[in-house]
Amino acid sequence: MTKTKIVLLACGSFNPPTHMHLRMFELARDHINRLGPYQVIGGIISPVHDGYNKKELIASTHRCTLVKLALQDSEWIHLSDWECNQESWTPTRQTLQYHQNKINSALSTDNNMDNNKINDNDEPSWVRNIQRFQTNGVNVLVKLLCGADLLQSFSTPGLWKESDIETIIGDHGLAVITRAGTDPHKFVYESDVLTKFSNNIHIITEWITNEVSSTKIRRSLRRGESVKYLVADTVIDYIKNHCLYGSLDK
Ligand SMILES: Nc1ncnc2c1ncn2[C@@H]1O[C@H](COP(=O)(O)OP(=O)(O)OP(=O)(O)O)[C@@H](O)[C@H]1O
Ligand SMILES: NC(=O)c1ccc[n+]([C@@H]2O[C@H](COP(=O)(O)O)[C@@H](O)[C@H]2O)c1
Repeated sequence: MTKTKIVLLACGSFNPPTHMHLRMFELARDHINRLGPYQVIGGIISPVHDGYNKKELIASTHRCTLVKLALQDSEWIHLSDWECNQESWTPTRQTLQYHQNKINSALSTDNNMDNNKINDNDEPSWVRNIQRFQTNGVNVLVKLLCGADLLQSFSTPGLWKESDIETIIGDHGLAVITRAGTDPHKFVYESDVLTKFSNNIHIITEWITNEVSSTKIRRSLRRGESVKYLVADTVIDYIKNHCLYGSLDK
C-alpha cells in the first residue's frame, strides 16, 4: 500500500523554543505513523513575524537562531524563516499554503530532473529534507501541528476567519497535542465546523504531562532561575550571551 506522506508544520512564537516544542513533533510522528496509511517525512517550525503583536516577542533574527540551535540534533525537523522574512504577519492558512506549494513544485521539479539536481543547495533545509524521499509522484500533504491551546483559540472572536479554519482543517488537517487545562475532544464536539472536519483532526494525548511553556521559561530567565533540561543548552548559552529575556550572562 502506498502511504500518504505527511509534513508537520508548527507555527508560533518560539520565544524561546523549549523541549516541549520538539516533543510535540515526536509525539505526532509516532501517533500518525502508527495509524497505518501515513508516513511522516518531515517537520517544519515556522516562527511568527515580528509584526505579530505579542507581548515580550524578541526579534525574529534571534528566534530563528534559537530554533536552529534547538534543532541541531534533529534530522527531520527544520526551521523555515519564510514567515519572518515577509513584509508583515501572515495568516496561518497562507503559511500552510506557501509551504504546500513550495513542496509540490520542488517535488515536481525533481520528477522531471536528473538526480544531480536533487538536493539543490539553494533550497532551504526543510525542502532538501523532503527531497530525500522518493515520493514517485505521490502527493505530500502539509498538516498543521499545534497544542490544544491553539485549537481552542479558534473560538476567540475575531482571531481566525471561519473560511481559514475550514481550509486549514479541510485541505491540510490538524495534529493536536493535549495540554494541561484543555480538553480538545470536548472542544471539537462543541464546534460545528470542527465536528464537520473531525476525521481530519488527530488528537494526540501527552500522557507525560508537563506545563512547560515559553512564558514560564522567560519568567525563570528574568528571575535568574535555571532552565536547564527544559531548553537546549545551546539555546541557553545563546540567550545568556545576548542577554535576552532579561537574563544576565553569568
Ligand atoms: N507544553 C506544551 N504542550 C503542548 N503544546 C505546546 C506546549 N508548548 C507549546 N506548545 C504548542 O507549540 C506551538 C507553538 O507554541 P508557542 O511558541 O506559542 O509556545 P508557548 O509555550 O505556548 O508560548 P507562550 O508561552 O509564549 O505563549 C503551539 O501550537 C503551542 O500550543
Ligand atoms: N488568523 C490566523 O491565521 C491566526 C490567528 C491567531 C494566531 N495565528 C498563529 O498562531 C500562532 C500562535 O502563536 P501564539 O500562541 O504564540 O500566539 C502564530 O503562528 C500565529 O501566526 C494565526
